[in-house]
Amino acid sequence: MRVLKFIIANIGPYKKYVVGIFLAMCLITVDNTLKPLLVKLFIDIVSGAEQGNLWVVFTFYALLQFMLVSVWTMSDYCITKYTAKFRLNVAEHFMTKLYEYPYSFFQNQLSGSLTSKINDAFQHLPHLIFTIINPFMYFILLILISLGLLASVAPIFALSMGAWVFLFFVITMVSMKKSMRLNKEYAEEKSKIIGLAADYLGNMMSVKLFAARTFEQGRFSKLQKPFVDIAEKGGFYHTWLYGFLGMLTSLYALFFLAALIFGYQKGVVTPGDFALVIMINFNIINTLFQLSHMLRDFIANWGAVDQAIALLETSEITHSDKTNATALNCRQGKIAFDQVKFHYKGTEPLFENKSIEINAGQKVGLVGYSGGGKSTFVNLILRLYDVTDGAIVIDGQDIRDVTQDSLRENIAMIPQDPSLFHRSLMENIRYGRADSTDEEVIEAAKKAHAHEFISTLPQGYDSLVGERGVKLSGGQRQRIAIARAILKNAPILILDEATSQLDSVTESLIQESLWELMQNKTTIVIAHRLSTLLHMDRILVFDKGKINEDGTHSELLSKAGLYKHLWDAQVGGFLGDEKTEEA
Ligand SMILES: Nc1ncnc2c1ncn2[C@@H]1O[C@H](COP(=O)(O)OP(=O)(O)OP(=O)(O)O)[C@@H](O)[C@H]1O
Repeated sequence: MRVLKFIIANIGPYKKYVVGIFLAMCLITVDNTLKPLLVKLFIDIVSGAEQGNLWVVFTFYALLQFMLVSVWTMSDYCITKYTAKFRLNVAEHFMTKLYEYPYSFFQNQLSGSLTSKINDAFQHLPHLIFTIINPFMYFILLILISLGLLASVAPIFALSMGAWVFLFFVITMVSMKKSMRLNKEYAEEKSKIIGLAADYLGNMMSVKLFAARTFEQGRFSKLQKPFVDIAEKGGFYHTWLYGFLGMLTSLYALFFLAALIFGYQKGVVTPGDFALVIMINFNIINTLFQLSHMLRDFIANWGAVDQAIALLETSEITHSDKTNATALNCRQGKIAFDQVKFHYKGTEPLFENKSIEINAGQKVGLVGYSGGGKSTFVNLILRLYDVTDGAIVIDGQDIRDVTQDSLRENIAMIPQDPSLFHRSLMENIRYGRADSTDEEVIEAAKKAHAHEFISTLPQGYDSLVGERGVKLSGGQRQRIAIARAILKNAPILILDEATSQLDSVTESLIQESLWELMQNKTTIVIAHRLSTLLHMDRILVFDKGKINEDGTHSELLSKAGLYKHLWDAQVGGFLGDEKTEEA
């Protein structure tokens, strides 16, 4: 039922076209059912069974013919008018709705599989509406008018056709439930295959590096069996169903023909009646057969659309904005964790009763072993995940009480491995602030030392960067992300290994711009290269979700704890004397 609900909720602006198609269909049906009546009149007049003027009948026939052409044109016009716009509406609806989903939802889904589902809705929904209006409505009207016409010849004809259509309808309805289930399963398996293909293509570099084609083929083969099984199960089910219905239809047609011959021999059926009943019967049988096959497509489309729309009803939404959420008023940028507990779904607790304050304008470095919880700490501030208990408060406002858009508008984040859109560099940088001018974008790029490499590209700022920015080096992508953050100029700044992929010379050049950017901002810097944190006001040392040490660089060195241990390892391992002296 959710498919119908979705259609009703979204068809609003296109109602007039749908009504247009519906009216056209009614007229086409009237035309198709009245023509056999005119043919009967022709035959009865020609054979002398009835008196009448052939030209009067001809005029009616001609009128019907012109009406038919006009309404087909009207129907085509309405279909063209609504299909593309409705499709866009559907895609937009999905994109808007999915934006509200938590970040964890996208971590658990293959983007290819999601795209496949959206594509199903995009492709099939207009067809679905068309099928409901066109063949189904056509069939209902056809049956009603035909029953009336048959009753005018002999009530028994109308009765037997009514009984047969009823039987056909019952069998179809009974089989539909199973059919829908099979088609839903088929659509689900199909989306897994497309998801896998997208994952494979998206990771082509790893596949090649590990010469893993055979391994990937193995994974693909594992999905083949369930896919083929369900496809065959559905296919054979319909084959038997249509075979059975075909047999019933043939019996019915033969019964009618025999009854007509019998009536004609008895003199109760005129030649015109004979033609009328045969034409109506052919009409109904043809339509029913087309309909039963269309029903199969209809059910397949329905299944695909249903599982796409199921996406919109997933129960995973755990942190959409509260109805009374206000915009974050970030006056100073003070961040406080108040008794925060957090664990990822199905994993051990990472943070337990974490309470910590980061004052407005403070520059805080986060260090610690890999997996210690540094990224999780900033992801919680960004509300990519909700805390399990406790609260995160920015300038006195619980971040669950403010809109997520306003929260993230006040935070500029430079991630470790920024992913870019397959759009021009200009557009990618402008993502930091949509209303910035070209000059402002270029200015930000200069500060991020991205301008140097951008100006050497043949198309400069108009160059496209490939999917997720694959045509740029890691360091170049980082510089674009830094330019975005410079442009955004938000009161809270988070750098997650923001310069880890840059060479030392470029890094030291950028440090100046970053330092400038950090002024008067609350800044959190995650870094494994501890030398980048020397000038932080404070350093938090993470170990298995706990903050074990908290202090300035020199305070922590004097403690001889984990920080000192990390520093010594790094100074001994990677840094030269120069850095040690600097420390
Ligand atoms: N989406 C997730 N689902 C489940 N567990 C996760 C998820 N993201 C991270 N974790 C786990 O949470 C723990 C902390 O990870 P986190 O990324 O915060 O560490 P980190 O200190 O930033 O590590 P690194 O320095 O390597 O970036 C790790 O054990 C990690 O496996």
